[in-house]
Amino acid sequence: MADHIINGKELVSDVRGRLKEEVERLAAEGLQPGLAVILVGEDPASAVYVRNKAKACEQVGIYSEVHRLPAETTQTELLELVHKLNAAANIHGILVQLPLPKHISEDAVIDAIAVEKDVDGFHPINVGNLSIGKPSLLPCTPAGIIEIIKRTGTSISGKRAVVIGRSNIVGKPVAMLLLRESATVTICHSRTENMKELCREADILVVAIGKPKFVTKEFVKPGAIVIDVGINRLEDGKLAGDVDFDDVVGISGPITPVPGVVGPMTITMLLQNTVQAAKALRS
Ligand SMILES: Nc1nc(=O)c2c([nH]1)NC[C@@H]1CN(c3ccc(C(=O)N[C@@H](CCC(=O)O)C(=O)O)cc3)C=[N+]21
Repeated sequence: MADHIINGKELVSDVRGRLKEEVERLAAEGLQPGLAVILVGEDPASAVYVRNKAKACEQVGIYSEVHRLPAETTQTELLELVHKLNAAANIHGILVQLPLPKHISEDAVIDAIAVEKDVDGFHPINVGNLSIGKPSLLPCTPAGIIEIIKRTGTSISGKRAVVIGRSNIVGKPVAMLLLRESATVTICHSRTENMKELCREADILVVAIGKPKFVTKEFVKPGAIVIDVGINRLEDGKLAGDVDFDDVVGISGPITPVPGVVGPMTITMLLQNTVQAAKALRS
């Protein structure tokens, strides 16, 4: 493999190794971080992610429990479980897998999670703290993206960063984090004019638009770092990112393949947030 293809295995095992050591130190002090994951309904992709999260917890020594609830669960029942977990002393992180069934308000559920246990970083208080530069739990995918960029040795300060996508879970928060790292940040979306030209200015290009192989080499400045957040299942069953990897890899700088980097790093940041939450709740 060309050396500018970012090696997810190496990155992830590095960060998880460091977390494992920290969890061992905490165990010696009588603290085991604990994560509760709630899965409502039977979405097969969600089931895979939830299984991966539980496996990752085990790998680093974090206690985890998965609450699998039927699709007919009422909002009241789900909120009752969240309240119970908010009060549980052995649980430091709570993650409600999204999307939720239509009859449940995601906002109401996120608002109910204790801010200190919101390891997704989706609670409005955590979102607000991020935007005003106060300490908070950071959303996992954006935090992972910053970690990936830094670990390639790419400096962010003063660079031009373009984010394609403006979702609350990736586009907006990753733009805030890049800004906090002193990049000059542009957010592109479905209404953006001259998107290719804007993207070609980017030293750092983050793509989270949810369209398979959307970004071709015409979007990429030679040598730019390209982070692909997309996970699209194609008709042939294969996974494709939002970046046309084969087209872009010849011109870009460091680039993330899909699968293998952003997904596993997202889960790694969830582990890191759970450890951070456990330490904060203790003190
Ligand atoms: N409350 C909540 N928090 C989330 O963080 C959350 C969520 N809901 N809902 C769904 C999305 C999606 N997500 C992924 C995490 C890891 C991989 C991952 O590890 N992907 C592997 C491939 C897995 C596969 O083969 O499908 C990879 O990219 O290498 C993917 C997707 C977390 N999400």
